[in-house]
Amino acid sequence: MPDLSPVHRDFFAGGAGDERTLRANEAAFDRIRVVPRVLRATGDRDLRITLFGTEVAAPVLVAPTAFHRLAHPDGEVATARGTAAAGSLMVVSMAATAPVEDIAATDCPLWFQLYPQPDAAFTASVVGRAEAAGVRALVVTVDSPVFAHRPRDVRNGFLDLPAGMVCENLRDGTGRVRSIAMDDRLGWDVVDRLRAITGLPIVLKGILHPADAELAVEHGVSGLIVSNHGGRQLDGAIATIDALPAVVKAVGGRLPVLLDGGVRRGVDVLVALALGATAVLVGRPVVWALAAGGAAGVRDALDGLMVGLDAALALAGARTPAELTADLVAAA
Ligand SMILES: Cc1cc2nc3c(=O)[nH]c(=O)nc-3n(C[C@H](O)[C@H](O)[C@H](O)COP(=O)(O)O)c2cc1C
Ligand SMILES: CC(C)CC(=O)C(=O)O
Repeated sequence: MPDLSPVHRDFFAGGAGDERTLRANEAAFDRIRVVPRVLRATGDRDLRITLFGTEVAAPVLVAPTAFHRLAHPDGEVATARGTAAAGSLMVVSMAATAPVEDIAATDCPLWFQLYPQPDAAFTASVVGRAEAAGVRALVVTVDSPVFAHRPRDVRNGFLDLPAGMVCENLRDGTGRVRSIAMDDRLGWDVVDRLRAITGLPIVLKGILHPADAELAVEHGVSGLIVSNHGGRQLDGAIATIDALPAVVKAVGGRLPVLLDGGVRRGVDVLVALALGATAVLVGRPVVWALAAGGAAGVRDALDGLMVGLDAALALAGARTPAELTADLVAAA
């Protein structure tokens, strides 16, 4: 992979603690098998879905990941170009290394990921800027009241971005770049405060417990992402595909439930959808594709997942994501 230093590769690849949750996300998919249906005339397959009014080519979206310019000189702008070429949607990380306006100029449909900051006025200015750039939803990450211990980064002494690279969307009124603060005083009232400052759909990212899914519905959010931050926050947290069924049950169809973590092939998408997810997001595979091939790499990686999903649908006897039901999966 061109120019990807071992330190930065470790930042992208690594997780918290002993990386048990990081490994568990993929391992849990490997413990689930498909029980396919046959002779169902699946010739008219259609992978498209619509989320908050935006149609995507398939239920495979780009998860928010930080610092894309560490992977490729064109950073998030290249990621957005590749995502748009694949007909998908990108969640821009609050820790993006390109201005949200430049990313939006690619015409890729965008959502914006937010860590609500202790400085409410600054949070509002970041949200307002993203909204003005044209993002279509706000993804609020709720699994990070503190920043977890990540042994690889500590061992490598990875603390700062290289000179000339900053979190471009954290500039304040004076042009100074703020650093992201994790806030362990955040409570459910943050949803109400965000609701008051934006009309965008609010999606909570990092839900694992069904009781929190119920609270999220009560607080009027528009969607949920079942996520453990790709194993980068609470090491020991449940694998996302194992957490999904209880969250889906608690939500009871009132909101779309998305999932990320360990999705690596088309059949993983099929399994998540069969267990009730509306769509999945992919994190590291997009970063690797960006590093290896820029925008074209990202397009190819997403295309590959979509082609794999299409084949898996046909082989499991389904024509659309909506036809995937829990009877199609079983424990390995
Ligand atoms: C390098 C890296 C950076 C990430 N940065 C963010 C971030 O800025 N905000 C956020 O909410 N999640 C972040 N995440 C978590 C992802 O959004 C997502 O939950 C996770 O990567 C999904 O797992 P996967 O990598 O196995 O697909 C990051 C993940 C990685 C790997
Ligand atoms: C810069 C960090 C806050 C980004 C993040 O969420 C992560 O690395 O997992």
